[in-house]
Amino acid sequence: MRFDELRNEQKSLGKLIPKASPEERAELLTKAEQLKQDVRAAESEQNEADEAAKKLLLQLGNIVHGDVPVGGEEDFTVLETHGTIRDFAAEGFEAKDHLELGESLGAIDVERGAKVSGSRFYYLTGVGALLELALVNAAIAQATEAGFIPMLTPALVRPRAMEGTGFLGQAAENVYHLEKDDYYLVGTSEVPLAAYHMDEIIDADKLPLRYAGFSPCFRREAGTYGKDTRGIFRVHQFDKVEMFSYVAPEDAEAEHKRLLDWEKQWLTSLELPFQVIDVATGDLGASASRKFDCEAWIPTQGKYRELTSASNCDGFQARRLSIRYREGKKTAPLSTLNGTLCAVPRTIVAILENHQQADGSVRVPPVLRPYLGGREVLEPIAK
Ligand SMILES: Nc1ncnc2c1ncn2[C@@H]1O[C@H](COP(=O)(O)OP(=O)(O)OP(=O)(O)O)[C@@H](O)[C@H]1O
Ligand SMILES: N[C@@H](CO)C(=O)O
Repeated sequence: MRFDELRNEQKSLGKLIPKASPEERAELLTKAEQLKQDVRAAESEQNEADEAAKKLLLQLGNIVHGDVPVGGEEDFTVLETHGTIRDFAAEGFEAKDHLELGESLGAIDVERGAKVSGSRFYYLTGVGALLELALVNAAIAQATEAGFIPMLTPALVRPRAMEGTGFLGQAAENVYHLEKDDYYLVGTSEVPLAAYHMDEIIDADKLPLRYAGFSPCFRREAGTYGKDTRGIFRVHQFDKVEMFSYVAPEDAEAEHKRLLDWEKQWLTSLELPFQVIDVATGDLGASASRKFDCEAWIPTQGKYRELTSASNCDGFQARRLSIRYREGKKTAPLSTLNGTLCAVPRTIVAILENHQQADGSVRVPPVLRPYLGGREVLEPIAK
């Protein structure tokens, strides 16, 4: 404000000087010199205030949707349940956990993961590696069939991409930072997919834009000490197929439901029993206004555990990353949404445990068979 006023004064004075008499001119020139300094000072004050305001805005979380249940992690609402939970006792055997199964199939090696990289690291070996590739191919096939553009994304990003997507506020402690180069390792390809259109204006008739990203994901898992320490349920590095949509704001809620539907289609095709929850306010993170999680039944834990998560971020990420859409003469921030399609390790956990058979083998759900050379069963290997 003060800068604009001074600048206007400076311009008017500039016009007076050529017309002034020689006596007046000296006085006007002194005044102009003073004004020049005042304008400079006001400009730098204004820039500092702009920067401070931007920093404050970056600390604010998204506005929560009015229907979200209020409370902490445990205060979610169950919206739906799907599939049938197996009764192993009635079938006459005790369910083994995913690690025991994975080791006897020659599919998972956590001991050598720990030897090489520390706790929460693992190797997928033999049929375990093939199972990941089958899952990724089947997930990408479903997504491309639904019209998503498949994308292989960078896993290292600059700070702006991380900050713009909302991962450097309260979530920062969960993020790996390569200080020497000022790169961040992404915890999800949501980050490079959101930043893909950074600083762009997209024509309204190009929307919705839908991308299916595949990338490694890195998570420090700060604050989870002692939680899910067995096997590959909670690890520091995993691969994930992620859905990401750019839509007009009025289409965001419908797109959120569509992302959830695609996740349900995926889990149903894997023949996993699961429930859908409406995540409570305290567990939404910075960027989501509403979040639906799908939780699959894990037999040896006797509970449903999160496998996928679909978030509506409304204009939160678009504003921070400066992504707008153009309709006629108007431009405005669009809405972004993201949803897990297949986070590999937990999906493997759920498949091994839910499809295990009395002899220690694991039935392959039909959707994966074409990607496993037609294999119908994974058999334990001889020691
Ligand atoms: N450390 C991890 N190890 C393996 N898979 C993970 C891990 N963190 C997240 N995932 C998978 O990625 C999906 C999307 O990640 P999201 O950020 O929603 O998980 P999250 O809410 O942090 O999970 P949790 O609450 O269990 O820590 C999860 O549903 C899960 O399947
Ligand atoms: N990008 C979301 C959904 O996968 C997440 O990582 O939680």
